[in-house]
Amino acid sequence: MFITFVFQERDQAQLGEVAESSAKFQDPAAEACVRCFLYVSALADDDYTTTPQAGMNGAVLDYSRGHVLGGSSSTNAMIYTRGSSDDFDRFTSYTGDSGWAWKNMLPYFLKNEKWVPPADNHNTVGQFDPAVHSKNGVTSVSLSGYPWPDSSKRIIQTTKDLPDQFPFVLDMNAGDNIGVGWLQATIDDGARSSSATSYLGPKYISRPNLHVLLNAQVSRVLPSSKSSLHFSTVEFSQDQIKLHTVTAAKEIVLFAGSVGTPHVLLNSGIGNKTTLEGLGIASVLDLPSVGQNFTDQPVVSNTWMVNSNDTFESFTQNATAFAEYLTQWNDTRTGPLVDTVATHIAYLRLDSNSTIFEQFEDPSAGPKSPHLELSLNLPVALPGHFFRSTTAVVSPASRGSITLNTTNPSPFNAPLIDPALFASAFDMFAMRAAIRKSQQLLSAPAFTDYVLGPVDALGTALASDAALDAYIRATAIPGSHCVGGAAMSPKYARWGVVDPDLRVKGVTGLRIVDASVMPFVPSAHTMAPTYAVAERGIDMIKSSWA
Ligand SMILES: Cc1cc2nc3c(=O)[nH]c(=O)nc-3n(C[C@H](O)[C@H](O)[C@H](O)COP(=O)(O)OP(=O)(O)OC[C@H]3O[C@@H](n4cnc5c(N)ncnc54)[C@H](O)[C@@H]3O)c2cc1C
Repeated sequence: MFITFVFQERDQAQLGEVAESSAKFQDPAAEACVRCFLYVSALADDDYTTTPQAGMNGAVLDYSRGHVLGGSSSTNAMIYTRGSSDDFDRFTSYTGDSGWAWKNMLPYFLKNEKWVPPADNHNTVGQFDPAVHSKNGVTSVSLSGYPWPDSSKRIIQTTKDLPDQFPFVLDMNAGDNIGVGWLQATIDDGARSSSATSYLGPKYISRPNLHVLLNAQVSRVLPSSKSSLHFSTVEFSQDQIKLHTVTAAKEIVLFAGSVGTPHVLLNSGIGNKTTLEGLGIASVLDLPSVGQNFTDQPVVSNTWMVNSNDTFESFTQNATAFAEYLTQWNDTRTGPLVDTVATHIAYLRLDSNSTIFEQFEDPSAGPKSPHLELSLNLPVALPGHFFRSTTAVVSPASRGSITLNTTNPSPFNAPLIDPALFASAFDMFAMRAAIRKSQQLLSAPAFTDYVLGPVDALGTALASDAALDAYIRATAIPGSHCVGGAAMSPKYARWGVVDPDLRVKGVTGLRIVDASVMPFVPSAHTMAPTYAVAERGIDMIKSSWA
């Protein structure tokens, strides 16, 4: 979602919203989850690319962000992970605000979540911990409704055969996510649950005090006068030519996401004074941290050929089977299209004796925070049958930036997005370990006679560290789990972008409530942490104006 501005009218708090929707997203089958992610999401994406990535042989990579009502929650892979208690406790030790600690954030996760049965209504005992979930929120969360029995049973068996390497975790959303567990996803009755279907769903969208403006791009936020540091006006355009303004009686809340929020701030003259003035932008507030500390999780897809027909490729590579499954999905909301693209996740830590810790301080938040993630059982766009493990460095040490386009810093030009993938050698070490862990998992007894061997480049890459590095540099992509470009810091700290109450430092009338405020990326996919940040942000806004 784009920008929200809160204002007061006849003693009633009004929430207005400037948002955008893409007509391209109106595919009749877009709600079928797997299909939606595989085929439709790209159509509703911003056309962003990264700057040349030094850690990736100079490659310029696609950088995915949802450009549609609901933002990236409408285009993402729907994987529901909260992160570890250490991740949120670190927010507290970093900012000095105990409200960000896990025990105080858990109620916000629960306020957001509506736990629902999986599409196939199977018995879920032993697949999650009901004690850490809520049925009363707005974002639906469920377990897999089509859990690919052949590979799933082998994954779970491996947690029994090799518990030291791959311990079973009953629920990776209980605060300690280390281990291998069943994937939870924002899916309800086989269809995506996003912020567009939940917070902007039928129950709320017709509220008289909520206005959603489609196809509108915010260019700047403006102070109430030239000499003022009180922000009250949002400038936007629906055709990138004619500018409009709206004025907030109370405060502006910016939630344009980890790329959009720093971009709007910089366009507004909030950022590094010297750099902005060098681009011809009048500095309103010298806040050098804007756009810095941008953090993402690098991802590599690793594929093994398998001896089974019970895989995603049974329909992703077969148009007839796909059409049949789509009819099944339309008629009964059952079959493989009810799910997202993985069935399990392994969250693992590097060995504490690992040599890398002689050179690098551990970038993870603590012993309950993994360094590595293996998303297991993803589809592959090749003829044949495969097992894919998508590996990610979930506690990366690299830091990148969002800056303005130096040749033409127009608000309507994309910013320079630099996730700085593998800028730190720690991340390369961790990615190597994650890929080797995947190979170890697939060499477990439960996979005997199932795995035929790694596909193409992976086979040779596994032979040496140097070959693996080359494979990683040639194939990694940004994980789209970016945070940090408008990071929180302690109140009164001169660094950082927002105070722990999410108000922009040094000004009044402007708050940020999105993923960009997180100072560290949680060891997780970032949607659930963003929902929890937003729920706390809502409480902060309400209590400010009560
Ligand atoms: C392809 C992809 C897959 C992902 N998969 C997962 C997953 O499976 N699980 C998970 O937990 N997380 C996933 N994520 C990450 C997750 O979706 C994000 O962390 C989360 O959506 C962040 O929320 P946000 O509100 O900060 O930003 P966003 O959801 O990106 O929303 C920002 C919105 O603001 C709009 N905007 C930007 N600039 C402007 C402007 N100037 N004016 C008006 N509007 C503007 C954007 O178009 C967008 O609609 C994925 C992300 C992507 C892109």
